[in-house]
Amino acid sequence: MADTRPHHHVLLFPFMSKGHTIPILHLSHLLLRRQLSVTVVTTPSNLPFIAQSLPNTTASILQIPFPSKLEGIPTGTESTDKLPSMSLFPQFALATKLMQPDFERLVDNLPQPVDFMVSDSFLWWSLESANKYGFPRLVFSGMCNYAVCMFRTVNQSGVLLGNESDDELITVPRFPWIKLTRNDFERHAGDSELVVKSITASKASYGYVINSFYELEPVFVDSFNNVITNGPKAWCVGPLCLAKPPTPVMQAIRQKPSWIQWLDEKYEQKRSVLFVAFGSQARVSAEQLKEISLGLEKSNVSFLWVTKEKESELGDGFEERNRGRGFVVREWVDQMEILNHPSVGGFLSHCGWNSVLESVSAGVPILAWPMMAEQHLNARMVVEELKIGVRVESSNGSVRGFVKWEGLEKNVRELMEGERGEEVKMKVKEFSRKAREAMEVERGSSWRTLDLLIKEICSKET
Ligand SMILES: O=c1ccn([C@@H]2O[C@H](COP(=O)(O)OP(=O)(O)O[C@H]3O[C@H](CO)[C@@H](O)[C@H](O)[C@H]3O)[C@@H](O)[C@H]2O)c(=O)[nH]1
Repeated sequence: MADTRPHHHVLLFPFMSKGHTIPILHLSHLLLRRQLSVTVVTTPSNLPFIAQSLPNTTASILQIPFPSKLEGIPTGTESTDKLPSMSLFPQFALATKLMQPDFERLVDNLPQPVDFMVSDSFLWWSLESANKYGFPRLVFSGMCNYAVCMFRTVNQSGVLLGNESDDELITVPRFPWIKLTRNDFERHAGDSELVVKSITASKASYGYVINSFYELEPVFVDSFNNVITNGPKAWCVGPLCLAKPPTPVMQAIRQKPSWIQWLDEKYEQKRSVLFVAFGSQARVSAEQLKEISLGLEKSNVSFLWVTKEKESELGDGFEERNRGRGFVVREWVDQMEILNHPSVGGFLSHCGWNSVLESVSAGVPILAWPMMAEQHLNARMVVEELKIGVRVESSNGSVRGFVKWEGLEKNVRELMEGERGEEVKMKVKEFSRKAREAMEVERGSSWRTLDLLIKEICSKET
């Protein structure tokens, strides 16, 4: 067991985006179980979500204001899922630098000294504060080892800087069995300042806390830790979604949400349900939404679709025509609860890393439809490396191409009813078992890695 003297104090500073905050909140449960004191720093609008996710714990949640009067960003927008357009993401993340004086005042006034901090890679400037106050900073980027290795290798080798087309497959040096295209990488000119700042600060930090487990991607964990000599180490402590404490009794006997009742009905009818959700920030064009509705409708498969879009965006009469077979939810759901429901047999996902890990943990195969950020790499990992999913095919063959309903219908059937679907289902069940083993108290690889990390970092003189 780690040295868990009660005075050890961890500062957690998640980025203001659900996909980045949720895993850090799960991490806080693991730290609290080891008797460490935990302080989470956030902004006023994000505080209720965090407080709700950490009920009945001793974690302190402290707030500092989010910068106001930012160009292009509506006042009161403190989370990336509320941004009017994802093109404002770099601006939003860069503006967090303005929080530094308030952050440092907060650190000045903490009742207990900080032993170490875990802060998001997009809060690059928090390293400067950590150095000033003399505590180590660990980075949380939310990405898997595979994606980090691909970014590093492709950047260092310049392999995608040639004359090839955006969709030409190029062999990745060091990993000759992997082929990627330029379209597997996001290209936003405005991103570069943020990316450079984040990477530079990450490389100068104590280490990386990675939401993954060794047995899922051993080659890439080893590569992460060996390729850059003396670079900060990757500590795999996940899947963090399995760190959630047991549901309190009062909540367990709560009225089930309508979509869980519907899934119960499907279970009784022995219908396998496709869960459809694209995370907290992906935006799907109006034209593409219509093809999704049509593809789902024609596939004849039962589906549960979580979306923010109005009925008119999905196609008039869509919900009425599919009543009984399909269910559309427009609220925040407990995605883990859905994925773990016995009637769910597949997940049409944008491959945000949390969604991938949640699906792996629940043993649900994935129909991969990446949309932005590092999701194209995650999709390649899911389909080509882990073989736990099938890829949605676009009409022009490009990984960023438009998907027509005919292709989607075919892929949905392939996953839910086809031979390939059976194969990937067996494989994901294997990884699900390994994921649970990795998180086993005192014995699992991720559990022991976190113990080692705490022991190492808390015994160091800074
Ligand atoms: O109604 C909802 C909607 C979402 N979630 C949860 O929200 C998280 C969403 O995370 P993810 O699946 O990773 O998607 P994004 O929100 O899109 O995540 C961003 O952050 C990830 C982690 O860095 C990246 O992998 C993605 O590319 C990036 O878009 C997951 O834990 C979901 O379970 C819910 O619980 N209920």
